[in-house]
Amino acid sequence: MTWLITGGAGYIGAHVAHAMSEAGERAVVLDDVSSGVPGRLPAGVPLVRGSITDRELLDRVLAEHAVTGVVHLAAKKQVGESVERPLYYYRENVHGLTVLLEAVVAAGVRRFLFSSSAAVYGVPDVDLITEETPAEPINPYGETKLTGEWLVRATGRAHGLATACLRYFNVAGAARPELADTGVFNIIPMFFDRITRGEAPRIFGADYPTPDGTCVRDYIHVADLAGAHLAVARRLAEDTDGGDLTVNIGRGRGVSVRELADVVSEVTGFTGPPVVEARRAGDAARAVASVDRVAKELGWSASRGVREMVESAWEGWRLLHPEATGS
Ligand SMILES: O=c1ccn([C@@H]2O[C@H](COP(=O)(O)OP(=O)(O)O[C@H]3O[C@H](CO)[C@@H](O)[C@H](O)[C@H]3O)[C@@H](O)[C@H]2O)c(=O)[nH]1
Repeated sequence: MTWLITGGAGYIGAHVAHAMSEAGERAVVLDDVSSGVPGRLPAGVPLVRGSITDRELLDRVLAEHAVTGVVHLAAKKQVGESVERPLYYYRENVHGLTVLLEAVVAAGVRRFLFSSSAAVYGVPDVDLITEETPAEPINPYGETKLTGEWLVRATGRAHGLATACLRYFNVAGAARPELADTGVFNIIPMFFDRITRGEAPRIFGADYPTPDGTCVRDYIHVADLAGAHLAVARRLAEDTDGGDLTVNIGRGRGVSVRELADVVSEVTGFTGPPVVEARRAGDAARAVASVDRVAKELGWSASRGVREMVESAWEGWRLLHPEATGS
Protein backbone atom coordinates (compact mmCIF):
# COMPACT_ATOMS: atom_id res chain seq x y z
CA MET A 1 0.00 0.00 0.00
CA THR A 2 0.98 3.62 -0.53
CA TRP A 3 -1.21 6.03 1.43
CA LEU A 4 -1.97 9.60 0.44
CA ILE A 5 -2.51 11.59 3.64
CA THR A 6 -4.31 14.83 2.85
CA GLY A 7 -3.79 17.51 5.49
CA GLY A 8 -0.78 15.55 6.72
CA ALA A 9 1.10 18.71 7.80
CA GLY A 10 -1.69 19.65 10.22
CA TYR A 11 -1.88 18.87 13.91
CA ILE A 12 -3.75 15.57 13.63
CA GLY A 13 -2.44 14.79 10.13
CA ALA A 14 1.20 14.97 11.19
CA HIS A 15 0.53 12.59 14.08
CA VAL A 16 -1.10 10.20 11.62
CA ALA A 17 1.85 10.56 9.21
CA HIS A 18 4.32 9.78 12.01
CA ALA A 19 2.32 6.81 13.31
CA MET A 20 1.96 5.31 9.85
CA SER A 21 5.55 5.87 8.80
CA GLU A 22 6.90 4.53 12.12
CA ALA A 23 4.78 1.41 11.53
CA GLY A 24 6.43 0.94 8.13
CA GLU A 25 3.56 2.18 5.95
CA ARG A 26 4.55 4.07 2.81
CA ALA A 27 2.96 7.52 2.66
CA VAL A 28 2.89 10.81 0.79
CA VAL A 29 1.31 14.00 2.13
CA LEU A 30 -0.78 16.54 0.24
CA ASP A 31 -1.25 19.79 2.16
CA ASP A 32 -1.88 23.39 1.12
CA VAL A 33 0.05 24.51 4.25
CA SER A 34 -2.65 27.10 5.01
CA SER A 35 -2.42 25.99 8.62
CA GLY A 36 -0.07 23.02 8.29
CA VAL A 37 3.62 23.09 9.19
CA PRO A 38 5.93 21.26 6.74
CA GLY A 39 8.58 20.74 9.44
CA ARG A 40 6.21 18.42 11.29
CA LEU A 41 6.44 15.70 8.66
CA PRO A 42 8.50 12.59 9.36
CA ALA A 43 11.68 12.07 7.32
CA GLY A 44 11.01 10.03 4.21
CA VAL A 45 7.41 11.17 3.77
CA PRO A 46 7.28 13.56 0.80
CA LEU A 47 5.14 16.68 0.95
CA VAL A 48 3.21 17.86 -2.10
CA ARG A 49 1.98 21.42 -1.61
CA GLY A 50 -1.43 22.02 -3.05
CA SER A 51 -5.18 21.84 -2.65
CA ILE A 52 -7.60 18.92 -2.75
CA THR A 53 -9.71 21.08 -5.06
CA ASP A 54 -6.97 20.90 -7.73
CA ARG A 55 -8.00 17.91 -9.84
CA GLU A 56 -4.94 17.96 -12.11
CA LEU A 57 -2.62 17.94 -9.15
CA LEU A 58 -4.57 15.08 -7.55
CA ASP A 59 -4.38 12.99 -10.73
CA ARG A 60 -0.64 13.56 -10.90
CA VAL A 61 0.03 12.75 -7.24
CA LEU A 62 -2.09 9.60 -7.29
CA ALA A 63 -0.31 8.37 -10.43
CA GLU A 64 3.26 9.44 -9.63
CA HIS A 65 3.23 7.93 -6.16
CA ALA A 66 1.15 4.88 -7.18
CA VAL A 67 -1.27 5.64 -4.34
CA THR A 68 -3.47 2.72 -3.27
CA GLY A 69 -5.28 4.28 -0.31
CA VAL A 70 -6.26 7.73 0.96
CA VAL A 71 -6.44 9.04 4.51
CA HIS A 72 -8.37 12.27 4.10
CA LEU A 73 -7.87 14.85 6.83
CA ALA A 74 -7.55 18.11 4.87
CA ALA A 75 -10.47 20.28 5.99
CA LYS A 76 -11.54 23.44 7.73
CA LYS A 77 -12.48 22.72 11.33
CA GLN A 78 -13.52 25.81 13.28
CA VAL A 79 -17.15 25.73 14.29
CA GLY A 80 -17.51 29.50 14.78
CA GLU A 81 -15.87 30.32 11.46
CA SER A 82 -18.17 27.82 9.73
CA VAL A 83 -21.20 29.75 11.02
CA GLU A 84 -19.79 33.00 9.60
CA ARG A 85 -18.49 31.52 6.34
CA PRO A 86 -20.68 28.51 5.46
CA LEU A 87 -19.95 28.67 1.73
CA TYR A 88 -16.22 28.55 2.39
CA TYR A 89 -16.72 25.47 4.60
CA TYR A 90 -18.93 23.72 2.04
CA ARG A 91 -16.39 24.53 -0.67
CA GLU A 92 -13.37 23.23 1.23
CA ASN A 93 -14.97 20.29 3.04
CA VAL A 94 -17.66 19.12 0.60
CA HIS A 95 -16.63 20.34 -2.85
CA GLY A 96 -12.98 19.50 -2.05
CA LEU A 97 -13.98 15.99 -1.01
CA THR A 98 -16.03 15.55 -4.19
CA VAL A 99 -13.04 16.46 -6.35
CA LEU A 100 -10.82 14.13 -4.34
CA LEU A 101 -13.29 11.23 -4.63
CA GLU A 102 -13.60 11.78 -8.39
CA ALA A 103 -9.82 11.55 -8.70
CA VAL A 104 -9.72 8.50 -6.42
CA VAL A 105 -12.35 6.68 -8.49
CA ALA A 106 -10.65 7.62 -11.78
CA ALA A 107 -7.30 6.36 -10.47
CA GLY A 108 -8.80 3.08 -9.26
CA VAL A 109 -7.86 3.68 -5.60
CA ARG A 110 -9.95 1.33 -3.46
CA ARG A 111 -9.33 2.35 0.17
CA PHE A 112 -10.59 5.58 1.71
CA LEU A 113 -10.47 6.74 5.33
CA PHE A 114 -12.43 9.91 6.12
CA SER A 115 -11.82 12.16 9.10
CA SER A 116 -15.26 12.88 10.54
CA SER A 117 -16.28 14.40 13.83
CA ALA A 118 -18.53 14.08 16.84
CA ALA A 119 -19.93 17.36 15.49
CA VAL A 120 -22.16 15.24 13.21
CA TYR A 121 -24.28 14.36 16.27
CA GLY A 122 -25.11 17.94 17.26
CA VAL A 123 -26.26 18.12 20.88
CA PRO A 124 -27.86 14.74 21.66
CA ASP A 125 -29.30 14.32 25.13
CA VAL A 126 -27.85 10.87 25.83
CA ASP A 127 -25.39 9.46 28.33
CA LEU A 128 -23.21 7.77 25.71
CA ILE A 129 -23.33 8.62 22.00
CA THR A 130 -23.40 5.49 19.87
CA GLU A 131 -23.00 5.39 16.10
CA GLU A 132 -26.78 4.82 15.98
CA THR A 133 -27.51 8.09 17.78
CA PRO A 134 -29.22 10.30 15.17
CA ALA A 135 -26.81 12.63 13.37
CA GLU A 136 -28.31 16.11 13.67
CA PRO A 137 -25.50 18.65 13.32
CA ILE A 138 -26.19 22.15 14.60
CA ASN A 139 -23.57 24.11 12.64
CA PRO A 140 -22.18 24.18 9.07
CA TYR A 141 -18.95 22.49 10.18
CA GLY A 142 -20.89 19.46 11.44
CA GLU A 143 -23.08 19.53 8.34
CA THR A 144 -20.05 19.37 6.06
CA LYS A 145 -18.68 16.39 8.01
CA LEU A 146 -22.01 14.55 7.81
CA THR A 147 -22.35 15.34 4.11
CA GLY A 148 -18.77 14.12 3.70
CA GLU A 149 -19.68 10.78 5.27
CA TRP A 150 -22.62 10.43 2.85
CA LEU A 151 -20.34 11.18 -0.11
CA VAL A 152 -17.74 8.68 1.06
CA ARG A 153 -20.21 5.86 1.73
CA ALA A 154 -22.18 6.41 -1.48
CA THR A 155 -18.97 6.47 -3.54
CA GLY A 156 -17.74 3.37 -1.77
CA ARG A 157 -20.98 1.50 -2.52
CA ALA A 158 -21.10 2.59 -6.15
CA HIS A 159 -17.44 1.97 -6.99
CA GLY A 160 -16.50 -0.89 -4.68
CA LEU A 161 -14.26 0.99 -2.26
CA ALA A 162 -13.54 -0.05 1.31
CA THR A 163 -14.30 3.07 3.38
CA ALA A 164 -14.13 4.23 6.96
CA CYS A 165 -15.47 7.33 8.71
CA LEU A 166 -13.85 8.13 12.04
CA ARG A 167 -15.91 10.38 14.28
CA TYR A 168 -13.34 12.06 16.50
CA PHE A 169 -14.36 13.35 19.91
CA ASN A 170 -12.21 16.04 21.64
CA VAL A 171 -8.63 15.62 20.47
CA ALA A 172 -5.82 16.89 22.72
CA GLY A 173 -2.14 16.53 23.59
CA ALA A 174 0.92 15.82 21.47
CA ALA A 175 3.09 12.77 20.83
CA ARG A 176 6.09 15.11 21.11
CA PRO A 177 6.32 18.85 21.68
CA GLU A 178 7.16 19.70 18.05
CA LEU A 179 3.87 18.15 16.93
CA ALA A 180 1.68 20.16 19.30
CA ASP A 181 -1.40 22.02 18.12
CA THR A 182 -0.39 25.55 17.10
CA GLY A 183 -4.00 26.79 17.09
CA VAL A 184 -5.74 28.33 20.09
CA PHE A 185 -9.25 27.14 19.32
CA ASN A 186 -9.88 24.43 21.91
CA ILE A 187 -10.12 24.38 25.64
CA ILE A 188 -6.59 23.25 26.58
CA PRO A 189 -4.70 25.79 24.43
CA MET A 190 -7.26 28.43 25.44
CA PHE A 191 -6.55 27.71 29.12
CA PHE A 192 -2.78 27.87 28.48
CA ASP A 193 -3.19 31.15 26.62
CA ARG A 194 -4.95 32.75 29.58
CA ILE A 195 -2.49 31.36 32.09
CA THR A 196 0.59 32.57 30.23
CA ARG A 197 -0.95 36.05 30.20
CA GLY A 198 -1.41 35.78 33.97
CA GLU A 199 -5.19 35.56 33.61
CA ALA A 200 -7.50 32.93 35.07
CA PRO A 201 -8.90 30.29 32.67
CA ARG A 202 -12.55 30.84 31.76
CA ILE A 203 -15.34 28.32 32.26
CA PHE A 204 -18.15 28.88 29.79
CA GLY A 205 -21.16 28.06 31.92
CA ALA A 206 -21.40 26.34 35.32
CA ASP A 207 -25.18 25.83 35.32
CA TYR A 208 -25.41 22.79 33.05
CA PRO A 209 -27.28 19.68 34.20
CA THR A 210 -24.02 17.82 34.91
CA PRO A 211 -22.52 16.69 38.26
CA ASP A 212 -20.44 19.88 38.74
CA GLY A 213 -22.47 22.14 36.45
CA THR A 214 -19.81 22.39 33.72
CA CYS A 215 -19.80 20.73 30.29
CA VAL A 216 -18.56 17.16 30.00
CA ARG A 217 -16.48 16.01 27.05
CA ASP A 218 -14.62 12.89 25.90
CA TYR A 219 -10.98 13.93 25.49
CA ILE A 220 -8.71 11.67 23.47
CA HIS A 221 -4.94 11.88 23.13
CA VAL A 222 -3.90 12.64 19.55
CA ALA A 223 -1.31 9.83 19.70
CA ASP A 224 -4.14 7.37 20.48
CA LEU A 225 -6.17 8.86 17.64
CA ALA A 226 -3.22 8.39 15.28
CA GLY A 227 -2.99 4.75 16.39
CA ALA A 228 -6.67 4.32 15.53
CA HIS A 229 -5.95 5.57 11.99
CA LEU A 230 -3.19 3.03 11.60
CA ALA A 231 -5.47 0.22 12.81
CA VAL A 232 -8.24 1.31 10.44
CA ALA A 233 -5.85 1.73 7.49
CA ARG A 234 -4.61 -1.81 8.02
CA ARG A 235 -8.17 -3.10 8.20
CA LEU A 236 -9.02 -1.31 4.96
CA ALA A 237 -5.90 -2.73 3.29
CA GLU A 238 -7.06 -6.29 4.11
CA ASP A 239 -10.62 -5.62 2.98
CA THR A 240 -11.25 -6.97 -0.48
CA ASP A 241 -15.06 -6.78 -0.45
CA GLY A 242 -15.60 -3.07 0.08
CA GLY A 243 -18.05 -1.87 2.71
CA ASP A 244 -17.93 0.87 5.30
CA LEU A 245 -16.85 1.13 8.92
CA THR A 246 -18.17 4.21 10.73
CA VAL A 247 -16.89 4.48 14.29
CA ASN A 248 -16.62 6.85 17.22
CA ILE A 249 -13.07 7.54 18.31
CA GLY A 250 -12.93 8.59 21.93
CA ARG A 251 -12.17 7.12 25.35
CA GLY A 252 -15.75 6.62 26.44
CA ARG A 253 -15.09 8.67 29.59
CA GLY A 254 -16.53 12.05 30.48
CA VAL A 255 -14.33 14.80 31.91
CA SER A 256 -15.87 18.10 33.03
CA VAL A 257 -14.45 21.53 32.26
CA ARG A 258 -13.80 21.98 35.98
CA GLU A 259 -11.96 18.66 36.23
CA LEU A 260 -9.85 19.63 33.24
CA ALA A 261 -9.14 23.06 34.79
CA ASP A 262 -7.85 21.29 37.93
CA VAL A 263 -5.45 19.15 35.87
CA VAL A 264 -4.27 22.23 33.95
CA SER A 265 -3.58 24.02 37.27
CA GLU A 266 -1.58 21.06 38.58
CA VAL A 267 0.48 20.76 35.41
CA THR A 268 1.14 24.46 34.85
CA GLY A 269 1.42 25.51 38.50
CA PHE A 270 -1.23 28.19 38.00
CA THR A 271 -2.88 28.64 41.38
CA GLY A 272 -5.84 30.99 40.89
CA PRO A 273 -9.39 29.65 40.48
CA PRO A 274 -10.97 29.73 37.02
CA VAL A 275 -13.57 32.40 36.32
CA VAL A 276 -17.09 31.35 35.44
CA GLU A 277 -18.59 33.15 32.47
CA ALA A 278 -21.84 32.80 30.54
CA ARG A 279 -22.58 29.69 28.50
CA ARG A 280 -21.16 29.65 24.97
CA ALA A 281 -23.80 29.28 22.24
CA GLY A 282 -24.14 25.80 20.78
CA ASP A 283 -22.36 23.82 23.52
CA ALA A 284 -23.88 20.48 24.51
CA ALA A 285 -23.93 19.73 28.24
CA ARG A 286 -22.39 16.33 27.62
CA ALA A 287 -20.72 14.61 24.64
CA VAL A 288 -19.17 11.26 25.47
CA ALA A 289 -18.60 8.43 23.01
CA SER A 290 -19.71 4.87 23.25
CA VAL A 291 -16.55 3.10 22.12
CA ASP A 292 -18.02 -0.41 21.97
CA ARG A 293 -18.13 -0.57 18.19
CA VAL A 294 -14.49 0.38 17.61
CA ALA A 295 -13.39 -2.05 20.33
CA LYS A 296 -15.47 -4.85 18.81
CA GLU A 297 -14.58 -4.18 15.18
CA LEU A 298 -10.88 -3.37 15.57
CA GLY A 299 -9.89 -4.42 19.07
CA TRP A 300 -8.69 -0.84 19.48
CA SER A 301 -8.98 1.35 22.54
CA ALA A 302 -7.25 4.49 23.79
CA SER A 303 -4.61 4.12 26.47
CA ARG A 304 -3.54 7.64 27.45
CA GLY A 305 -5.29 9.69 30.11
CA VAL A 306 -6.14 13.35 30.56
CA ARG A 307 -3.04 14.09 32.64
CA GLU A 308 -0.84 12.84 29.77
CA MET A 309 -2.82 14.97 27.31
CA VAL A 310 -2.39 18.13 29.38
CA GLU A 311 1.29 17.49 30.19
CA SER A 312 2.23 16.83 26.59
CA ALA A 313 0.19 19.80 25.36
CA TRP A 314 1.92 22.02 27.94
CA GLU A 315 5.38 20.89 26.77
CA GLY A 316 4.36 21.78 23.23
CA TRP A 317 2.95 25.12 24.36
CA ARG A 318 6.22 25.98 26.15
CA LEU A 319 8.17 25.15 23.01
CA LEU A 320 5.93 27.45 20.96
CA HIS A 321 5.87 30.27 23.54
CA PRO A 322 9.28 30.26 25.22
CA GLU A 323 9.23 33.91 26.34
CA ALA A 324 5.73 33.71 27.77
CA THR A 325 6.43 30.60 29.83
CA GLY A 326 10.00 31.38 30.89
CA SER A 327 11.34 28.21 29.26
O1 LIG B 1 -11.79 28.69 27.49
C1 LIG B 1 -12.62 27.79 27.38
C2 LIG B 1 -12.74 26.96 26.21
C3 LIG B 1 -13.72 25.97 26.19
N1 LIG B 1 -14.55 25.79 27.27
C4 LIG B 1 -15.53 24.68 27.25
O2 LIG B 1 -14.81 23.49 27.03
C5 LIG B 1 -15.60 22.54 26.35
C6 LIG B 1 -14.82 22.04 25.14
O3 LIG B 1 -14.68 23.11 24.21
P1 LIG B 1 -13.78 23.02 22.91
O4 LIG B 1 -12.39 22.61 23.27
O5 LIG B 1 -13.94 24.30 22.18
O6 LIG B 1 -14.39 21.79 22.12
P2 LIG B 1 -15.88 21.49 21.60
O7 LIG B 1 -16.72 22.70 21.57
O8 LIG B 1 -16.40 20.34 22.41
O9 LIG B 1 -15.60 21.06 20.09
C7 LIG B 1 -14.48 20.25 19.75
O10 LIG B 1 -14.84 18.92 19.68
C8 LIG B 1 -15.80 18.61 18.67
C9 LIG B 1 -16.03 17.13 18.69
O11 LIG B 1 -16.53 16.70 19.89
C10 LIG B 1 -15.30 19.04 17.32
O12 LIG B 1 -16.31 18.84 16.40
C11 LIG B 1 -14.89 20.49 17.34
O13 LIG B 1 -14.33 20.80 16.08
C12 LIG B 1 -13.91 20.73 18.43
O14 LIG B 1 -13.57 22.10 18.50
C13 LIG B 1 -16.90 23.26 25.98
O15 LIG B 1 -17.88 22.93 26.92
C14 LIG B 1 -16.56 24.75 26.14
O16 LIG B 1 -17.64 25.55 26.52
C15 LIG B 1 -14.43 26.59 28.39
O17 LIG B 1 -15.19 26.43 29.36
N2 LIG B 1 -13.48 27.56 28.41
